[in-house]
Amino acid sequence: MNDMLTIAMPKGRIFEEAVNLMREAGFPIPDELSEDSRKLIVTVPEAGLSFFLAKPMDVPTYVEYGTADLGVVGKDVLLEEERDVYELLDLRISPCRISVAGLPDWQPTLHPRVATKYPRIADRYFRERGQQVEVIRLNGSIELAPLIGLADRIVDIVSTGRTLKENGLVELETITTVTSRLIANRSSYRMKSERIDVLTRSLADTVHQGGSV
Ligand SMILES: Nc1ncnc2c1ncn2[C@@H]1O[C@H](COP(=O)(O)OP(=O)(O)OP(=O)(O)O)[C@@H](O)[C@H]1O
Ligand SMILES: O=P(O)(O)OC[C@H]1O[C@H](OP(=O)(O)OP(=O)(O)O)[C@H](O)[C@@H]1O
Repeated sequence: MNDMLTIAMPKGRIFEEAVNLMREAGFPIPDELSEDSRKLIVTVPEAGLSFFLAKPMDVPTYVEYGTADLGVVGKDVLLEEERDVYELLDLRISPCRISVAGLPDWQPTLHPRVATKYPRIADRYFRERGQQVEVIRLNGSIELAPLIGLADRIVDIVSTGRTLKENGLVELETITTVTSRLIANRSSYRMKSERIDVLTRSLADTVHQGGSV
């Protein structure tokens, strides 16, 4: 089918909320598209839709390169990856924030070290404030870094605040709030604009009716 639309879905935390919201908006998502399954691509030929499962950080890459027409991804990933894609809609799901945190008794040093999974966001944030920091990229358990002396500060996702609290860390500044977004490939958006507009509008209506929140 020529006007098959391919949608990149993020595995993990966002997946279920995104699927629920999209189903509510009328997307025919089969049960086969599930995190319990090992199947990565699920196609619904009669609806002209194909879905695939990707790591959240990779969703904008698939969309920029046109291997997916649409994608669902956190704003944190969009800010970090800086991919050339259109952001069509705030889906208002999976809310959290990106914050600077650290030990409460930390004394400022000349070139503090900042550990994070989001090196670009951290770098930009401190540069805009004229603060010289050394950013150290980690892949997870970021809260460990100040506890064991790897870094003075962290830049990480905060949701309930439980991880910070249980590790004796305090949230110092919020860099930005985060929700998941619907994104589109630039040329798909031109070539398949009618279908994409219809899908985006039905999702927008569901979001504004408070769907899945
Ligand atoms: N408490 C939270 N921690 C991390 N991400 C959250 C949280 N709450 C919502 N999110 C959203 O979920 C996305 C991350 O999902 P998830 O943790 O499943 O993926 P991941 O970062 O690739 O995880 P991992 O590397 O542990 O597999 C983020 O991009 C963010 O938009
Ligand atoms: O404020 P909270 O509700 O505690 O959530 C925030 C925590 O959740 C995420 O970690 P995740 O569980 O993805 O593990 P990771 O550290 O291995 O990335 C994030 O990096 C924080 O550590």
